[in-house]
This record gives sequence, C-alpha cells and structure tokens, in this order.
Amino acid sequence: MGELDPTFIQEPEHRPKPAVIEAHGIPEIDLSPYITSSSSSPNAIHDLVDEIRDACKDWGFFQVINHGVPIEIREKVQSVAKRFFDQSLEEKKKVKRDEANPLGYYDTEHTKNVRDWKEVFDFMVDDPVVMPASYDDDDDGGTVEYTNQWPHHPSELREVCEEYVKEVQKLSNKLLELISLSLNLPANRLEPFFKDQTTFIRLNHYPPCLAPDLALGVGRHKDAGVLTILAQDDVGGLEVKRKIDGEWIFVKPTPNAFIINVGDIIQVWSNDTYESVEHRVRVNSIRERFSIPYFVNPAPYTVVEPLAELTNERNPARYKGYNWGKFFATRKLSNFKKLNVENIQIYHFKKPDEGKIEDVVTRVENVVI
Ligand SMILES: O=C(O)CCC(=O)C(=O)O
Ligand SMILES: [Fe+2]
Repeated sequence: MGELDPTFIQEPEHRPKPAVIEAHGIPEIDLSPYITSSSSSPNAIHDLVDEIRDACKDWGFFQVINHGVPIEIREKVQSVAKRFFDQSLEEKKKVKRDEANPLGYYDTEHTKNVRDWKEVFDFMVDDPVVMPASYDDDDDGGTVEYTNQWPHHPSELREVCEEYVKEVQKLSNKLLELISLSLNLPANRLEPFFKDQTTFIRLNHYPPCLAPDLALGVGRHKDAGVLTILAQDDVGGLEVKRKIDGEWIFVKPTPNAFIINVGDIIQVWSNDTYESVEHRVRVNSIRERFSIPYFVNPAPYTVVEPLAELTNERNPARYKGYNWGKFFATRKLSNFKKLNVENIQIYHFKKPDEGKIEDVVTRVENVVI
C-alpha cells in the first residue's frame, strides 16, 4: 500500500500524540468475591460494590480479573478470529454486511465520519432480531431482520463464537447485578430489559498502519449501549479519556483481564450518576492487533430513560425517553457510510435545564437523510 487514503486522516486535533501516557491506569477489580467464590462474606461483596461504584464514577472504565470466563475459550476465539481475517478479501466479503443487515464482515466503518483503520466481523447473541428500519417517530418506518452471517471458513468459527458468548453472558449478568447494587438498586433491577436483547459481538482486526500518526483504529467515541466487555490482546492500542483532565490514557494490556466500560444507556438510566466515557484506538506500523468487544444491549422496544428510583423532585430526569431500536438502527446506518452531519447521540435527548426544548426529531431526520 502506498500513501494513506485521505478518508482515514483525522483532523489534527484528533490525531494520536507521539507519546503514550500510561500512568495511573484504569482500576483493576478482582471479581472473585462475587463470581468464583461461593462463600464470600457480605463485607467482601460490599467492598467490591464500592470499588465498582468508584470506578464507574471516576473513570467509566475498569478491568476485571477472576471473572470466571475460562482462558481456553478466550484463546480459541482469538485464534479463530485471526484465521478468519488472514483469508483473502474475496473470501471475507462472502459474508459482508450491507445497509439492510449490518451483521457480518466489513472494512469501511466510519466513526464521526472518518474511516477507521480496521476490519470487523459482527454477530448477535439472539438471532434473528427484528429492528426498526430507521429512526422515525411516527413508527411507520418499517422493520428489518438482522441475521447472523456465518462464514464457511474457518468452519468452526460459529461454534467457537457461540461457546464464547455463553461464558461472557454469565459475566455480563453478574456485572449488571453489581452495577445495580452500586446504584443502590436491587441486584436484579436491570434484568427485564434483556429479555429480547440486542447484544452483539465484534471481532476487530487492526492491521499495521503505514501512518499511525494520522489515522486511528477507531476514532474517538462513546459506546451507545449498556456495557462493553472487551478482550484485547497483548499489543495494546485502546486509549481512554481521563475524566479529571481530558488526557488520553493508554490501557495497558493485562493478560486474561476484561476491560469493562459503562455505555450511554447506563448514563441515562443512572441520570448522569455514571458517565459513558470517550475512548479510541491507536494503531502502529509493526504489529497487527485483535480485540473482541461484547456490546451488552437491551431489547429493541426498550424506552431508555432515567430509572424512576434514581430521580426525584430535587434530581429530576435529565433525559427524555428514546426508543433503543430506532437509536441503534440510526447509529448503524451512520457508521456504514460517510454522512455530512453528526450521528445520533444521547445529548440530543437531554432535557434543557430550562427554556426551549430542542427539536430532537428535526436533528434525527437530518442524520438519516
Ligand atoms: O479495540 C478496542 O480496544 C476498542 C474498540 C471499541 O472501542 C469499539 O469497538 O467500540
Ligand atoms: Fe468503543
């Protein structure tokens, strides 16, 4: 490959800095009191919940160890992902996504309208899922069916991925319980939102890049869903925006740990007690990198709004409710092709402190045109 295609070039203020800042990384939390040990004292669980609360407040990100997901299963999925991406583009494109069904392979994702230096393979936990076709407030936008597209090669990809999902699903349920407890809610408070979940998994491949100072593997963004459970390899590249000073902090790979971050939906449910934090991925010119985010998402018909228990007269709801399926469909479309407007964000649903209510519908329509 010669010169970097201009579609990958970030604006100067968003380019990665030459020096990586590693100091005072995100908290590392040992989940054994809640997951691997059957007889933990109430005190140990109480301390763990406190750690989760602090991490969600201070960073929006943390790493977990002793999380219960067997290392062999993680290694298997990492190895099959590499074998999938090692194939020719022609082979990978046999399962390529399109505008109607965003699941499968693609290498043209845009984040904030700049192309990412990566290729991905997406699949959902529940298959198929019926989604709204786009954001349309009148509900007559129609529906589309998202279905997994499994490749013929490597032939074991599907089985290995499904095995991985089974294990990470258990971790996801435990994390949702701990987060509920950390918000002083009953452990099972969030469970009903996931009856028809839209959780999906992404296999990410970031090839070496000839201009890692100009492009990003994933541009700066916040995750739109509830939680992300990320497995990264030993190459590293994820950077998190530190809340206290806005500095980009490199997340040093810890073998076999998962990186957890709260997404936009937790921000809304918690009425801004927790914040979904910006992050991005830098690439390098030497080593390819693989990562596997597991995006925990609720049922498509969920109306996302601050939980009633977390609002009161003194702390009124800061967001208007929005339909998750429509939000998701709109975001997926804007990631698929370059648009001339900003894609849909939760702050479009933020209630003004006082005065004029923003015209959300007009903004959303601008996005999908
Ligand atoms: O690859 C990574 O480390 C993170 C990827 C990410 O943030 C995403 O896909 O939303
Ligand atoms: Fe992300």
